[in-house]
Amino acid sequence: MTALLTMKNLRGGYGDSDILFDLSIEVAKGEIVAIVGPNGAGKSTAMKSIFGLLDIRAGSIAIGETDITGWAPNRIVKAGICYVPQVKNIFSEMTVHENFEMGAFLRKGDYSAALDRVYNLFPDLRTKQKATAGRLSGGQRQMVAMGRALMLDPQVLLLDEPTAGLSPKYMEQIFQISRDVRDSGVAILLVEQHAKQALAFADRGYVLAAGRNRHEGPASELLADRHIAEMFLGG
Ligand SMILES: Nc1ncnc2c1ncn2[C@@H]1O[C@H](COP(=O)(O)OP(=O)(O)OP(=O)(O)O)[C@@H](O)[C@H]1O
Repeated sequence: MTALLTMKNLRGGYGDSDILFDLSIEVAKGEIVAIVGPNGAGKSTAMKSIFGLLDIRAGSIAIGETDITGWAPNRIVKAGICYVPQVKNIFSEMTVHENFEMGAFLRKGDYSAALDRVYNLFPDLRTKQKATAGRLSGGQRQMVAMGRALMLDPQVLLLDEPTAGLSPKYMEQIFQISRDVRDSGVAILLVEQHAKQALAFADRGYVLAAGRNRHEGPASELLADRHIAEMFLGG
């Protein structure tokens, strides 16, 4: 596997306290990789570390051959990584269309092709272009957040708990759209509380506990492992 995103032996945290210890994660082009694990394992922190939101004490993060360790988020975006946080991930008072336009703010020149691609991925939103984003359903708001991030044509999309609080119907829809995004050439790394469902749809997975790697491998193998299921996936 040739990695597109490589986190190697990362140690870091917030302020003086370390949360991640010797953590290594890889994502290849054309992959959906899920990070699962117990509450407080450091899943969201791992995601934030990739996007330059953490104090990194040791280790490295690279996209392709470019070392981005310690870079600020605006530079990381330009390097090809976009991040959809779990909360506050849309401009609630703006329309769907304006959210997508905001997503394109770093692009130079015409972004109509990117807009068209995003509306093709989220056909439900094409008919809601003028709707105020904050008044949409939870699933639709998540789609706005993903679409906004995709306006920059990232190589890697980071999704922090994209299905949190969603009905099973919307969860399945978000997973299906994520597959379409992957198939369009964007690698996806996501954090999920719904560990079993996430491993059932991802290509590979990482099980984190106490800020460390515990298990990794093809998602189907992690899901089929009884020990992992009992220890980390709720039986
Ligand atoms: N901004 C912050 N400042 C200080 N400590 C934080 C901050 N955010 C998270 N932490 C701490 O980092 C640890 C890991 O939290 P994190 O949110 O990464 O875990 P998680 O695996 O995503 O958990 P969950 O599944 O509950 O969302 C926790 O002990 C948490 O209290």
